[in-house]
Amino acid sequence: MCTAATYQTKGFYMGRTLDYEFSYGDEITVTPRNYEFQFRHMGSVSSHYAMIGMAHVAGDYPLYYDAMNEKGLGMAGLNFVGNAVFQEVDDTRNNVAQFEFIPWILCQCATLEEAKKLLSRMNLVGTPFSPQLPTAQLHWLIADKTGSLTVECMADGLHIYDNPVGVLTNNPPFDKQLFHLNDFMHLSPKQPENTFSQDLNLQSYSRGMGALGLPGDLSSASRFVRVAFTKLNSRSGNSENESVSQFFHILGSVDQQRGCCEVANGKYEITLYTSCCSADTGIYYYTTYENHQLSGVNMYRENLDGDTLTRYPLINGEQIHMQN
Ligand SMILES: C[C@H](CCC(=O)NCCS(=O)(=O)O)[C@H]1CC[C@H]2[C@@H]3[C@H](O)C[C@@H]4C[C@H](O)CC[C@]4(C)[C@H]3C[C@H](O)[C@]12C
Repeated sequence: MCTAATYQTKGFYMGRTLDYEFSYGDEITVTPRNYEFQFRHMGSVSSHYAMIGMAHVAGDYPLYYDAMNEKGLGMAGLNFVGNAVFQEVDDTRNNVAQFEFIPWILCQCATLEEAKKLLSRMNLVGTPFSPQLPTAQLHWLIADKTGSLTVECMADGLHIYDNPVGVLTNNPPFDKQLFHLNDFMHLSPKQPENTFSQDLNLQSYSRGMGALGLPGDLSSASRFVRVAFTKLNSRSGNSENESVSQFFHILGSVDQQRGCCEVANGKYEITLYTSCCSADTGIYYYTTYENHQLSGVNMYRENLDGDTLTRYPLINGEQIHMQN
């Protein structure tokens, strides 16, 4: 399971949890403006917006899981297993392979509006990266400070939904996730009033009872509701540090601990990393399962006019700040 979310204070932030039972070998990867992207069906683009994000780099190619470009447009890919069906190559449209979807959008679009235009001409195809790295079944969140979109390619075609929540998890399809929120419209951060019956003397005996019924399990449908409630009721200061700190608390509401989600005998899905990218500062902040301290990579400290990738391996292992 995975969860992606946006957060708006004075700045714009976007990030995700990546939950899985193993790592593909992830690195924070900066792609500078002159790195040549060779698209499988669309030729090459050698001058474009720079981007930073989490990627598995295979043969010098950044296979991004989530990233943000220098204009503050972000994208994240999350599992959509059993529902993702990619399109056939169609010579009348822009054919983009699933593994190059993030660079395709982020290298050309400065805004969500521009992304919408590019999406209207796009065909998302299942061309695999390599026999060792076959096509992943994903759906995507695309966002900037003006809003969010969900992109889902299914047996009945490409769906592009406005996403008023700014949150994405996994199955079921996004329209069902959004509809499911109707079931929780009574939840509130305020203490509840007794509307059950005037004949009974019912009372709030604990703080937090306004959100009784918020699902607590790790299923993607429950995480969608939980992170939506947490995000939409979040309050924080406007500074970068206050916003980033709050963002990690929002995604902390769907953190996955080893042992609670068994995916095979003795194998457990865990939150391998949690990320938050800041549109204003170009910093990609992250924690890993083994390292709760925030680490960061600032894209503007790299030569963004270069043509080679810069890669930072994840810092793992707890960094404990001893005070005595
Ligand atoms: C496994 C990751 C998604 C995690 C997730 O959503 N878990 C939920 C589990 S469940 O459904 O709810 O069961 C996805 C997100 C991005 C994916 C990677 C990116 O798409 C980039 C390439 C794409 C290649 O086709 C396959 C390797 C790969 C390197 C992908 C491996 C894997 O599928 C990743 C890492």
